[in-house]
Amino acid sequence: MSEASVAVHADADLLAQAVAARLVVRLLDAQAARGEASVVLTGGRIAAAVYRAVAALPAADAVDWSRVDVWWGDERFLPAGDPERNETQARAALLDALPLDPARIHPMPASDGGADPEEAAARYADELARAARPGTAALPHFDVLLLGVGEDGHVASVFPEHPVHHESRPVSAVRDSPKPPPVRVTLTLPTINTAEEVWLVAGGADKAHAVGMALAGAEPVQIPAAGVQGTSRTLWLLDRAAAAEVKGRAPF
Ligand SMILES: O=C(O)[C@H](O)[C@@H](O)[C@H](O)[C@H](O)COP(=O)(O)O
Repeated sequence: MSEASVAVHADADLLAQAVAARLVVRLLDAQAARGEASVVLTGGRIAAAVYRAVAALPAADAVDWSRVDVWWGDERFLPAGDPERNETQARAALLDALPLDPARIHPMPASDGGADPEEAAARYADELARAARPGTAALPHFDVLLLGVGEDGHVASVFPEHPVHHESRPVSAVRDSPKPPPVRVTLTLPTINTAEEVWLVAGGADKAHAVGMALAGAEPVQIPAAGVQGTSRTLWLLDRAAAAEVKGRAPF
């Protein structure tokens, strides 16, 4: 498991621009190394800002988007096309503008797809397993997995003290989410932690306490962000306000 690194940028705008640039480079490097790339998206305001920044970045055209797999770390369990869905947000901000292969876009099921949230989670686990290297793993390779961080320290839809912490399957339904909407589907922390790189992106003073606690080694059941680690890299990408309570660590 990787030791976390911290990068601090002046403000939320610059943070989104920097994450976008890093993401393009990460996908280019993955494609250079293995011919394709995969990214796991999340929801929230900072993620949307990153997606818009990628769309505006001229260097994004250097990525072969037809060989990028797009997954989601969590989803709000709402009808297809609902503006509150993380998929809808990502499509509007970025995906619709890219020459992606539709077969490589893997949204989590919507609430009008004929499944309850538990069945939707099982279906997504099946989709992940189908994309895994046969016989070797239940999950595909994730080059980079993006996470926002909630004020309470949640990541994806893994909330503090929530039963999702005891889920042994790779994808979980979440009911009673403290952040609306209440019903969601999420990758669990062990699934998130199979990603080669996990990037936690947080901007704003309201995130400072959770970020500080996570980097000080809080219990993941209390601060889920503290339980996140990429297999080769864990990167905290912060603005100055969100980094205000980070102690004893030299940011680069
Ligand atoms: O569906 C969601 O809401 C998210 O996936 C959630 O985990 C989000 O990333 C954080 O709550 C941060 O969101 P903000 O950047 O809006 O604070």
